[in-house]
Amino acid sequence: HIQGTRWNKNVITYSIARYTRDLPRNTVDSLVQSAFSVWARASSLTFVRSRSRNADIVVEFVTAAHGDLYPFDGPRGTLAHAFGPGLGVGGDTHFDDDEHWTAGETGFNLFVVAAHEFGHALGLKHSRNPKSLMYPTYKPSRSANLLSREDVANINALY
Ligand SMILES: COc1ccc(S(=O)(=O)[C@H](CC(=O)O)C(F)F)cc1
Ligand SMILES: [Zn+2]
Ligand SMILES: [Zn+2]
Repeated sequence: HIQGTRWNKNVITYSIARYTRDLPRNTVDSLVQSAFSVWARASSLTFVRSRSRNADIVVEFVTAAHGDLYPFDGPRGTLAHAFGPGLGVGGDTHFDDDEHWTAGETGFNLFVVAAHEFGHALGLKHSRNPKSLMYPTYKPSRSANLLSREDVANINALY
């Protein structure tokens, strides 16, 4: 992915351009907002929702080939991806809508996956610590405090 190192501002805008039919829109809105607030609480970053596709981070649910070089793969496998910080596609976060997105323990939990992806959208790489949110494999049962000490240290080393 096009990896910038970091955003050069502390107020980062996001918009939700396309939704999944797995969940009500306002549920998607609140899970996305909660996933951003995980990072906001651990850092000096602020996330502001905008209605424009010119937001820094454009969030959308898409399937298969969807206009970038990283087509999704149907159910399971890749769940989502995010571009690192930068102009244009930088920061944009795509969720594979061939997955079953949920707010609970079944399917794939949108809050957990989004929080991980937004880590990438902020410039974080994967962690080798299984306790970290930035560990590369999905685990449904995560406690409320999603971030490990390592995640908090890494976001604060960057911003
Ligand atoms: C905990 O959050 C995630 C774990 C694993 C994934 S993933 O299996 O889609 C991963 C993509 C990623 O690490 O962002 C894989 F390489 F495709 C996404 C979110
Ligand atoms: Zn994509
Ligand atoms: Zn990842």
